[in-house]
Amino acid sequence: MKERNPWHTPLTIIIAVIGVIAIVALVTIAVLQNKPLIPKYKYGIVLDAGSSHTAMYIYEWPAEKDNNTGRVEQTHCCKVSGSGISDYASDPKLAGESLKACMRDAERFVPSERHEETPLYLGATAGMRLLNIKDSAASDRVFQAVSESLQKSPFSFQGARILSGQEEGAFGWVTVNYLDDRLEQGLETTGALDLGGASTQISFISDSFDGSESPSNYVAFRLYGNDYNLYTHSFLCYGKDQALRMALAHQTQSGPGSIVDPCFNNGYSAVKNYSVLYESPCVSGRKPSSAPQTFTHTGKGNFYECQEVVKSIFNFTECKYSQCSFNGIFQPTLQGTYGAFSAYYFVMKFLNLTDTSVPLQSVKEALARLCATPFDTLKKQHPEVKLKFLNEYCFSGTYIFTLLTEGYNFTSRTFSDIKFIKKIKGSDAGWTLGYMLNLTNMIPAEAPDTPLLPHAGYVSVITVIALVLFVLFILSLRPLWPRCSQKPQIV
Ligand SMILES: O=c1ccn([C@@H]2O[C@H](COP(=O)(O)OP(=O)(O)O)[C@@H](O)[C@H]2O)c(=O)[nH]1
Repeated sequence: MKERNPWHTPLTIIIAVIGVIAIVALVTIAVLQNKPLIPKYKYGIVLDAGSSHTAMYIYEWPAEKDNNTGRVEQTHCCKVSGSGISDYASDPKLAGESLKACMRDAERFVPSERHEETPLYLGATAGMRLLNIKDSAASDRVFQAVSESLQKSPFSFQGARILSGQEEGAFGWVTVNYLDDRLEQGLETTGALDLGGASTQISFISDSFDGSESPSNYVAFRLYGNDYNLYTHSFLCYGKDQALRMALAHQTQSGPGSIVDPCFNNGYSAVKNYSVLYESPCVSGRKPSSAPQTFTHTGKGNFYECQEVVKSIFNFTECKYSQCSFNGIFQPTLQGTYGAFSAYYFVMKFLNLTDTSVPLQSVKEALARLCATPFDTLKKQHPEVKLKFLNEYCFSGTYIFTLLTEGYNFTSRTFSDIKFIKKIKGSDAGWTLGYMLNLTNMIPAEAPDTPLLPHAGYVSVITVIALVLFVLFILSLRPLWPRCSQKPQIV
């Protein structure tokens, strides 16, 4: 007689088959759902048309995030060769031409299916602000030329314009704090110090500032549900190239045929043209009435004397507010930490002075040593550094030191609150990212609702719950289970 296996009842077979199908289905769904989505990104392009050069930045962020709330990162930077667009006033077409190589670069870095929807912005800063003051028709022609050139690109060109000093300062502050994740998390913010060629910006939050004392320095933000009262000021002409012009103008007031400059190393010598030096609106009003065509500019390399020259370009006496930085501009008490970028970084990196934990006295001594180094020795020590930068490091270092300490009032105690930075998490510090985040509404005013669980967590919880339900279902069929104690049936 054959023994009948008690498990071989139709019901148990049906339950087993359903169970296996359910488990397979659950595992398949979990695996498929949990597969990382094919990376799909959106892009934005910003051209920073600075006084000394133009740079193009490409940003990307995950496309699948709602309301573009994904993290934005810089994926590529292209330095436009040649000078800043303001230098093309006499031949504006060349300004447009100069952008073409970087735009071709952008076509390779942004996937072609995204070209049409990718916004492209050009923002010009202090170089164009100065050209606009000097010759607004020439400035319009430059914008016309760069706009025509950018319209020919496959991207969605959103316009070229001059940023106000206030925008430049505020967007630099947004960039630094966005990249540091301080805005989304509502953390204490960091101030932003930006040194360009033609202007310099200082932006920070001070508890003592609500905008009432100097409304023109006030920018209000509501970001991720937090309110910020930002103090910001842009000093036109106090970028390092225009500051150098002002220092030279101070030394050539009487129209001499030669000057011996403490801000240039001993052994440096160049013949400079009076009309070129005085063509900038930062100094044009001070052109000596009688002067030869050229003057010989030689160096004597003395930091302490250089500091006196540099101080002469600041006005520290006039102030109609409770407190000022310089030139009668209101500045609240410094607060918190600061990121100092652009030319601050280039100069302090060269001088090996990015470590701000060293006492201010040591910074002074390092600058004094650099200025006292004969120019020939300096060239031998740094054969890789371009001469146009090497010439000026004694001046630039002294200028930065004086601007920070005498201008903004950083002291031996607060100097260590400054961090000289180029990039934060792979993206350059500067106004461009903040500008794009603002124009694309990528920073919400209110904190977005966060889902209870991340996607993977959600899938895992659903799978576990389904398995538990299945086991409970099987257990609920217990009365129908074959009994082990039962004697095998004889068929
Ligand atoms: O390797 C470098 C690259 C740039 N710079 C200087 O950094 C400043 C950058 O100025 P930008 O063109 O951005 O000027 P803005 O329009 O912001 O005044 C200029 O003085 C440049 O000469 C420098 O010292 N080292």
